[in-house]
Amino acid sequence: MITFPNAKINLGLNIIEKRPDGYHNLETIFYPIHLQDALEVTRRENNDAPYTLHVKGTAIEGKPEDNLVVRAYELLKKDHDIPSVDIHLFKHIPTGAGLGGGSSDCAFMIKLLNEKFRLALSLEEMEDYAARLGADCAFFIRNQPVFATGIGNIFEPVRLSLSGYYLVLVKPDIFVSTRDAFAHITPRRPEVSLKDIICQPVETWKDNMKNDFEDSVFLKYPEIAAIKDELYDLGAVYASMSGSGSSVYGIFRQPVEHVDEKFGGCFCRQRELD
Ligand SMILES: C[C@@](CO)(OP(=O)(O)O)[C@H](O)COP(=O)(O)OP(=O)(O)OC[C@H]1O[C@@H](n2ccc(N)nc2=O)[C@H](O)[C@@H]1O
Ligand SMILES: Nc1ncnc2c1ncn2[C@@H]1O[C@H](COP(=O)(O)OP(=O)(O)O)[C@@H](O)[C@H]1O
Repeated sequence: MITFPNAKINLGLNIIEKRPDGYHNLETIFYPIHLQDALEVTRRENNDAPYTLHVKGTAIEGKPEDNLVVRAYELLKKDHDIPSVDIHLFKHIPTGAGLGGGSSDCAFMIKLLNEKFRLALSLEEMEDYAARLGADCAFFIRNQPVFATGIGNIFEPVRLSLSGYYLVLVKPDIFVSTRDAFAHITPRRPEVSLKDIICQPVETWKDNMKNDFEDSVFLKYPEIAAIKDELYDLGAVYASMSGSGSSVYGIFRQPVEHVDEKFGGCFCRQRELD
């Protein structure tokens, strides 16, 4: 069975307060986009190992047992009768990009195992499993635009469609660790909640909606800030870093021509939005 875990972008991101457990309460909009990995699971013929993992495409750091698809498999296997499997993962979504690629792989692995091995898990049960593996993993179970609060794990569906707009996504060759990005933030409560800002026309977002990671990440990596400026120069209605970076996106009314040439050396993709 094969599935296609997709990425997300963050529309705004307010980091509100540090919690006693070291995590941060935040608010953000998670919005799914059409940039996908491919994840295939087949039943293993030979029972010499519980699983094998084969990764192609963008390299992922870490041992196979640290990979979120393997962690999802191990987590479900504790509670359910799941046979040995061969896992094939083709990575298109850049890592350390703020695009949630690892989290999406994790959630899609849970959905795939549920379907393939008829585990009969409800959406809520799958969300519970996903949330145990990463703050934003559970979002990818339903995979619908949401207003996220808590540590990025409490979701409220939002009626928001960017259908008809185009997304230009640029990822420089810089890895920003989510943990490090949080370490440089002074949390603050926003005057106006994102939930209200997002209801206003997209043209107003530029002046009202912010990603709180940008100030510290842009200070350390001015080349990421330069990409955002360039996206506005190209006519973006709204541009922002996604999550803790390092990817930056622009939302456009029209397709941008020759976009690859404009961001030479960077991963760069253009997609229609839903
Ligand atoms: C903050 C967001 C916003 O989209 O960043 P991106 O990952 O997208 O860049 C996500 O919610 C991230 O979710 P996820 O990447 O699953 O986070 P985790 O693996 O659970 O956490 C990585 C590290 O970030 C810090 N962390 C994470 C989430 C949070 N609300 N507060 C935190 O302080 C913790 O130090 C944690 O050890
Ligand atoms: N299947 C996976 N795909 C990508 N990264 C993974 C995966 N499993 C574990 N990771 C680890 O998760 C970390 C963050 O990856 P990712 O979710 O892609 O980035 P981000 O949190 O910036 O969106 C990386 O350090 C990577 O080593």
